[in-house]
Amino acid sequence: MPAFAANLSMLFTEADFMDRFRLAREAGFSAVEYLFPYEWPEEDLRHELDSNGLTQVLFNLPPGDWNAGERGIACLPDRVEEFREGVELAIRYARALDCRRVNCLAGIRPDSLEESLAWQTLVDNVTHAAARFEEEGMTLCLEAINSRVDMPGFFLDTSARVMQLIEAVDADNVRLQYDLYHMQIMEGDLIRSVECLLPWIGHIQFADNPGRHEPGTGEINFRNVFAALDRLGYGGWVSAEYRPSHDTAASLDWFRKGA
Ligand SMILES: O=C(O)C(=O)[C@@H](O)CO
Ligand SMILES: [Mg+2]
Repeated sequence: MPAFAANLSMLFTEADFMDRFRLAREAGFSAVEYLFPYEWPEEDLRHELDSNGLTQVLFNLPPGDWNAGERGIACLPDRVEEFREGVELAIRYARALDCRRVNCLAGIRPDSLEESLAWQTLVDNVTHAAARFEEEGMTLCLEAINSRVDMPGFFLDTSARVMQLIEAVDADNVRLQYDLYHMQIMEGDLIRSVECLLPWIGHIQFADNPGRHEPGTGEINFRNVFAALDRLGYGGWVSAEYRPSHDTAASLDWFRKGA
């Protein structure tokens, strides 16, 4: 079975955020991720990781105003300074949490922004972030997110688009974050895609589709997908990023039984 991590922004939400680390450990996880660390002091997060023996595998760069609907600012030309400040803040947290991987959300392109300008801004921002991360021994992940259901207008919505960006940036520490849920919606053909893209995949996340719930609630054959990851020799983390259909404990059958 792959090495599984729990996404604390979606799992264990029955409890306050700081209590979710203990719940993840008690459920048998050795690693966690979550959307953003920035509203908590680094030392408090570090304490939860250490006292529960957990590894932090991923978080995201600051996304702009999340509550106002922003989903990253990397493609927005009038936010470059804010993006760069966010890179430095993420590095501070990554050092404190000993987290080697940070995801960059491309953002939603407003209709008024020309596609070529959004693209060039994204290339320049990712190039900058990758260079800073390289100095820190960190990997920059780029996630393709579905623009059909969850994030209409998201600028990077296919694996091909992310691969185009990885090629344009041409840095060794930039990788595709392959989320099985988003890719099932946009592309399907999951096992063959992972096989083709494997050398560029730096992180994997999953939820079933439709509904974005736990394995077994939808159409993805997780037993076969996880077996394929093993067969292909994928050595990275695979994070459970789903909304439990009832409560978290009842949603973890796939983990207890190995999908
Ligand atoms: O929505 C997802 O999928 C994620 O991985 C979040 O971290 C937003 O990027
Ligand atoms: Mg994801």
